[in-house]
Amino acid sequence: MTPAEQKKAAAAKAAEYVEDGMKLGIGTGSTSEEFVRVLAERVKGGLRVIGVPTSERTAKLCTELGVPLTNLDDTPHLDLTIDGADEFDPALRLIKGGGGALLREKIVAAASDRMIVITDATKKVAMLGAFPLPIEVIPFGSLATVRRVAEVAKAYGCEGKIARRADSYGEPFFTDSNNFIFDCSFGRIPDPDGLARELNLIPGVVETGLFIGIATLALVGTSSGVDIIEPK
Ligand SMILES: O=C[C@H](O)[C@H](O)[C@H](O)COP(=O)(O)O
Repeated sequence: MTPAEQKKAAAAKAAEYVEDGMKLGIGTGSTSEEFVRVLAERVKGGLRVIGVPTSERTAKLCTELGVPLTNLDDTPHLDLTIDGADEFDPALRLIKGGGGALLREKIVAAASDRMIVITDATKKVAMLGAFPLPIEVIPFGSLATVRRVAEVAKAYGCEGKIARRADSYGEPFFTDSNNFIFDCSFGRIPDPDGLARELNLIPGVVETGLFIGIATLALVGTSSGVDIIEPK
């Protein structure tokens, strides 16, 4: 299977974990969009679920396809979140935020009893960090914040280019919460737990794309099927 087919296969498998009456967190990105398509078919067939989308983009697709939506104010406790990832390691620690949705994704996953990650096989790594780590930062004083990010990262063995994300016109990219994203090309992150903890203490850092201890299962499309991976 190609990576695109692997994403579809993982998304289809994830739909098997959805039960009637569930309150769902619904992720962002190309793999999550495949999941929304499968979920919408099941909803057409009579499945009753309600979802909290993790981005405006996902909300739009769910609305177009007829997946009923709510929000965390009305539904603060969810049964299950299904979302993609940019990288995962054997402990199911993740890098997320390639699509800029990391903040809402983490809030929604944290409000859920379980989080199932759906990916293609290319996302599996022995050590996180080949994918640039997205960090969401308040625009006010962002360069001062990022200077501190670089210092903290260095103390955790991480160095590399840190670049403010731009949109396709070269203008600053703004998240759904109107913040900047800085992508940190560290190459390797030897201590993701420590780095995540310390980065979150920096004033101006809203959230990082490191998801630690959140994912409970990964469904990974491979060349021959879907691997079911539990955290080691
Ligand atoms: O902000 C975006 C999300 O974290 C996505 O879940 C992540 O980037 C994976 O996206 P895709 O499924 O398109 O590879």
